[in-house]
Amino acid sequence: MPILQTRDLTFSFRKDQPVVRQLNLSVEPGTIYGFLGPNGAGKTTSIRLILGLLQPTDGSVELFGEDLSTNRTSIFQRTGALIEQPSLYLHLSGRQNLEIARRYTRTPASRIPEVLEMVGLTHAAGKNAKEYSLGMKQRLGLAMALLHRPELVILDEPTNGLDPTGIIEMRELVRQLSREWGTTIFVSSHLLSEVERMCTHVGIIHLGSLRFQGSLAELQEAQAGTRHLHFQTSDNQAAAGVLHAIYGLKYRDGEALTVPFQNREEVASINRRLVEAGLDVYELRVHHSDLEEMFLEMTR
Ligand SMILES: Nc1ncnc2c1ncn2[C@@H]1O[C@H](COP(=O)(O)OP(=O)(O)OP(=O)(O)O)[C@@H](O)[C@H]1O
Repeated sequence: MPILQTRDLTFSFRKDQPVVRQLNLSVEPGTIYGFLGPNGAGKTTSIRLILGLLQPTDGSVELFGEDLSTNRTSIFQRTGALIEQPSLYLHLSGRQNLEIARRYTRTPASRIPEVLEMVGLTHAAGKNAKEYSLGMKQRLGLAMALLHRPELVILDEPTNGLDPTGIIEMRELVRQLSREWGTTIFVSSHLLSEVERMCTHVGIIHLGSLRFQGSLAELQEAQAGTRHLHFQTSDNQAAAGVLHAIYGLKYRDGEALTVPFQNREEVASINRRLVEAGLDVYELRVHHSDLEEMFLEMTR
């Protein structure tokens, strides 16, 4: 049973202009689910709906098999979230911030060293939060969200604004949390490369609609068909003729030649055909489709 499931989840700020459209997200326990989409795709709005901070215009949200509209309290006892900047008392230490959060979540004091250890802040626990880097503040925010040992953690673009070290630390932390505590993680991002490095599953949202959902391997399979090879030869017209039968390639004056391909063996085979036809190959360039292009491929 999915730990998080949305059913035709729809939301409009303005009448008849949905920014989340019939979203059917399905997140299995134990996975790291990357919720991927460009800025403005509707990720934050979807997360706010999942956390009950906005009311759906239509559709529903189920967490742990229970409907969010009727079981909020029991659901949120099992869920942790980090959205936007964590609210911290900057003049208090990391440990004191956790102590305050611990009191209102009524978790035992023994959890504080555990969460500090998990987020790698044990050494800095006594320092005031104002001395923390952005990455450390972000990790302290996550530590607060972990105090009640949630089974599901929802993170909205946790690496936004972090420097490269901070990004790597946050990514490692997400993986460690999944590995060591078995926490299910739902994390949004606008970077395909980040999701590829961090997640086991992915849902791609564009203009409020889900365009793809599946495992990382399934995403890579879907992507394979959108990979292209660009090349330049001593005679592009002749090269197009050589590859026409296999790829239906047409020569257009002044345009680079481009063919879709599946794997590197195919790249080698294309090169061989061109050379055997007596052509000089000046350039062979693999063009990995970036997120925008992949969206286009998926929406066509
Ligand atoms: N309070 C609001 N009132 C009206 N429109 C809004 C409001 N908040 C967001 N939107 C619009 O809803 C759409 C989705 O925004 P959302 O913030 O969910 O996207 P996002 O994928 O999280 O992008 P980002 O990473 O930039 O926050 C955008 O077109 C945005 O302009």
